[in-house]
Order: sequence, then structure tokens, then C-alpha cells
Amino acid sequence: MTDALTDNILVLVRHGESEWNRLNLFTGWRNPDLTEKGVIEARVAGRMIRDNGAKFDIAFTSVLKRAQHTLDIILSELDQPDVPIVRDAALNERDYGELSGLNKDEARKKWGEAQVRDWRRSYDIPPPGGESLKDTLARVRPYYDSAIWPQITQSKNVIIVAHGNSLRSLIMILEGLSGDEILQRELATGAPILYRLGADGRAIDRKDLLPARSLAAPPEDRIV
Ligand SMILES: O=C(O)[C@@H](CO)OP(=O)(O)O
Repeated sequence: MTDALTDNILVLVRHGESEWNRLNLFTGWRNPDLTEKGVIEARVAGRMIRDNGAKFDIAFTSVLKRAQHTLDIILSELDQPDVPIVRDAALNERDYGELSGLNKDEARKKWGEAQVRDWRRSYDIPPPGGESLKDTLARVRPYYDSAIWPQITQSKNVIIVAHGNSLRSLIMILEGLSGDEILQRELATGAPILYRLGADGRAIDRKDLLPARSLAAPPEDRIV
């Protein structure tokens, strides 16, 4: 890991806590906004990124409110409100299909712990009518290659604010991880990950900016 920030900086941030994270509901493509805690997490994320000296040329996010709102707050904390923003459904959370809007504990009671775990954290088992992580990667990868990577090759600094599973897909691409390897990684809400990338598009180093205890909430409260 190096402290110096040079060209080809890519920052990933999962949105702050949403209303449905708080209610423990499967969310997917549904569109709840941030809670007050989520707004604070986004502000803290912006300050952590600012303290690391990152300046951005372009931002990418999904078409969902919780990610867009988080990005707006981060850019305002960075005092860079004019950074161009590209919004695309390719960066949306994986579609949870028929589970969308259901309570996660109720779902465990109905279908059993193992089945729900397979839907949530297997690589290639989709929930009924929804997308697996493999399906999500299949739409994130071409978008990364055609829209995001060309910006990075022009030495643009890029920030992406998205969702647990679209970000897992990006991390697989950046770190060259397998489906099994990525499933060990839980992404906390509002926790920025800063990458410096090499010419092959792979990460040269990674810095996780969320300290063990943040002003907003300890990381273990943010795994939802
Ligand atoms: O509900 C969702 O859309 C996601 C992210 O919160 O949940 P999970 O962690 O089960 O993939």
C-alpha cells in the first residue's frame, strides 16, 4: 500500500444506510431513500475521501435514489459539486426478483436459513425471478469495459457509488477474484475503498478508508 495518490484513482462507495436496510427488507431494484443515519454515513464518507486528497473528474452511479443521494452528499462534502455524473442501471443492485420487499428474517422462516443464504451469498443461484451475483457481473463487466475503464485510461480520477452486489462485481474485476473469493467480502454502507490501478486495469493497491470506529457507526452495524 502507498499513501501517495497518483493517476488512475478509482474510489468505490456503497450507498449509506437506506430505509429498507433499516427495516431489514430485500431491496434490489426497489427505490427507498437514505435514512438519517445513511445521510451521516455519506457525509463521513465524503470527509474520509477528502482527507485522502482525492479529486475526481467523473462520477458513476446507478439509477437508484439511495446511491445517487449518497453520491450527491459525498461530492458536496468534497466541495466538488460540479463533477459530471453518469447514471446507469448497469450499476444497480442485483435484482432480487420475488424476494424484493420481503423481510429477510421472515424469508428465513419461510424458506429456511440455507436456502436464503444460497440466494443471498451464492455466486450463481438466483433468487426466484431475480439475478445471481454471476448475472450481475455479466451486466457490470461490459459497462465497466465500455464506460468506466476508458475514463481511467485517460488518467481521469473516478468515483463509483453503487450497491453491495454491483460493487462486489466490480471488485471481482479489479482484484481478479473468483466467485467463491468475493463471497467472503461484506461491504459496509458508506465505506469508501480507494484503488490505484495499473495499465492492465487491475488494482495495484487498495486502501479501505473506514476506520475501525467511525463517527457515524462501527462497521459491524453497517453490514446489512
Ligand atoms: O437487499 C438488498 O438489495 C441487498 C443489499 O442490502 O441485500 P443482500 O445483502 O441480501 O444482498
